[in-house]
This record gives sequence, structure tokens and C-alpha cells, in this order.
Amino acid sequence: MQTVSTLEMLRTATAALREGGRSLALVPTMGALHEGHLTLVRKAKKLADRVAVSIFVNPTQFGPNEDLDAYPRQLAEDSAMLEAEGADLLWAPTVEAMYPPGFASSISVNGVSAGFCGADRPGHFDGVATVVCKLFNQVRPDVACFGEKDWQQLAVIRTMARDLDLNFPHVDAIHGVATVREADGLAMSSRNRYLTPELREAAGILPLAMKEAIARIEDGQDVTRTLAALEDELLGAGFDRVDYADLADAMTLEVLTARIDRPMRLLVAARIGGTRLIDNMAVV
Ligand SMILES: Nc1ncnc2c1ncn2[C@@H]1O[C@H](COP(=O)(O)OP(=O)(O)OP(=O)(O)O)[C@@H](O)[C@H]1O
Ligand SMILES: CC(C)(CO)[C@@H](O)C(=O)[O-]
Ligand code: BAL
Repeated sequence: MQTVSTLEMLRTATAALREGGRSLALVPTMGALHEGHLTLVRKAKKLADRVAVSIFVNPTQFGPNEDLDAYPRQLAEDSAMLEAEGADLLWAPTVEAMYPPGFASSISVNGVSAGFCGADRPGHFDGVATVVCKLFNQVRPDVACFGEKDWQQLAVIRTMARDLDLNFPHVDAIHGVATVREADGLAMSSRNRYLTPELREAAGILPLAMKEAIARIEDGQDVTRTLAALEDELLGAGFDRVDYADLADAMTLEVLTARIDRPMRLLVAARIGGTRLIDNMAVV
């Protein structure tokens, strides 16, 4: 696996990977890799001949009081994990290479960015869309893999790719990968490592409470009352705050107060010990 940190090196490396008409997949990450990221790499290997992974803790998607400085950075360990997975290229640019002096552009994806994490983290999805558009233009992948754990992010990126005619060859080229979970069901996340052992144990209630709520909704019980009970359960189990716990149309992300005849999603963001965890699950 080759590691590159300048655009010039990246161009040479991607040209070499593409030789003979080989296809290239991209897995964008912010590093601090875990089994969720490695599952994306394995999927990418099935979808394309060669796999590039980017590691970039993107400052523009963090709010002023968020965890940009605390976000774990462990490039050597990440690189060894990617090498072991058989990734072909690691693109690890510096902040200066991504945002040189005079950088002035931003992409806003309206609609799907507005609610949920977009409402709680103003500017977050502009930062995500802009950096992902840059990564797509830099690497020019045939396919890119993202986790369903970040369901709204996936919707934002798919909308951007469609609206801006980003040149992906087929409709499934922005590929969503099912959430990889710990043994107790908690979605894997780089931020889980902020939790003390006690809080980590308490956090295991999140997927369980979500599954209970989904069972009630699917059973025809009142959506608003069920979601209020879900919030109460999380707060009673040690969560400090629930940013949102909503039922939504899985595609448009329109918030629902009753079931509809299309795919739905339960989306939750909740804080425990100051750490913000997100999760989402299908509702039928
Ligand atoms: N548990 C998971 N299962 C599947 N994909 C995941 C999982 N966790 C993260 N991903 C995906 O990996 C990619 C990179 O995510 P990122 O580097 O932000 O990791 P993360 O664990 O989500 O970190 P954090 O949520 O703390 O920012 C994204 O497409 C994300 O959706
Ligand atoms: C897609 C992404 C790599 C953009 O910085 C980030 O938001 C993430 O890791 O999910
Ligand atoms: N996984 C989403 C990146 C973020 O929370 O900033």
C-alpha cells in the first residue's frame, strides 16, 4: 500500500492504479479506524479492482465547540490496519493541502441537510459535502463506500452527486454499507473511545431501546408517545440529553408522526458523558 500526502503524488498513484482500465473505489474516513471502516474497505474491494482510502480529519465539518482537537489521530496504526486489509492507496492530505490560503468555496445541499444532525451542528453538512466533493474530484473513483451509520450524510452525498452531475457511472456507485455493531449492539464509532467503561456499558441501551421502539411502531402503537418513551428510557439509563429521536421517511428524511407506505427510518442522536452518539435503524 502506498501512502501519499500531496495532490501531485496522488495523481501519479491513482494513474498507476488505473492502468489497464482497472476500476478504483474510494473509502473516505477521518481515521481512528475500527471494524466498521474495515468492512467498508472489504466491500470496496468487491466493487472495484483497486481501493483507495482517505484519512482526513476535516476541520470544516466541526463546529466551534466540537471535538476537532480531541478527535483521535493515529495514522501509523490506521495505515497498518489498511495494509493488512489489502487497500492499495492511502490518501492522507494535510489541512494546508486541502484548504490552501484563499480557499473560499462551499457546497450546501439543502433539504436533506436541514434537520437532524444538520440542525444540531450548523454548517456540518456543508463541510462534509465540500470535502467529499473535493475527495471525489481528487481521486476520481468509480465507486465510493459510506456507512449507513451516518444515514443523513449518505443522503446528503447522494443528493450532491446527483444534483452536481458528479460523474459516477451507475446509480449504486455511492454505496451504503450496513452499520457494524459491537457485541451489545452499539454502533461502532471512533467516538465510542471517549466513553469511560461505565458510560460505555450504559450506552448499550441505545440500540436496545431503539429496537423496542421500532417493535411498538411496527405493532401500530402511537409514534409520538413511543418516541417520548424512548427518550425517557435513554435519559433514565444515563444519557444526558437526546438531541433527536425521530421517525422519518428513509429517503427524503421528512419527519413522520405516523407510519407511511414507504421505507422509514428511526434516527437518534443522544449524548452520554458529553459524547454525542448517533444511530439509525429501518422501520417497516
Ligand atoms: N459502525 C459503522 N458501520 C459502518 N460504517 C461505519 C461505521 N462507523 C463509521 N462508518 C463509516 O465510516 C466512514 C468514515 O466515518 P468516520 O471516520 O467518521 O468514523 P466514525 O466511526 O463514524 O467516527 P465518528 O462517528 O466518531 O465521526 C463513514 O462513511 C461512516 O459512515
Ligand atoms: C465522509 C467524511 C470522511 C468526510 O469528512 C466524514 O464525514 C466521515 O468520516 O463520515
Ligand atoms: N462520521 C461523521 C463525521 C462527523 O461526525 O463529523
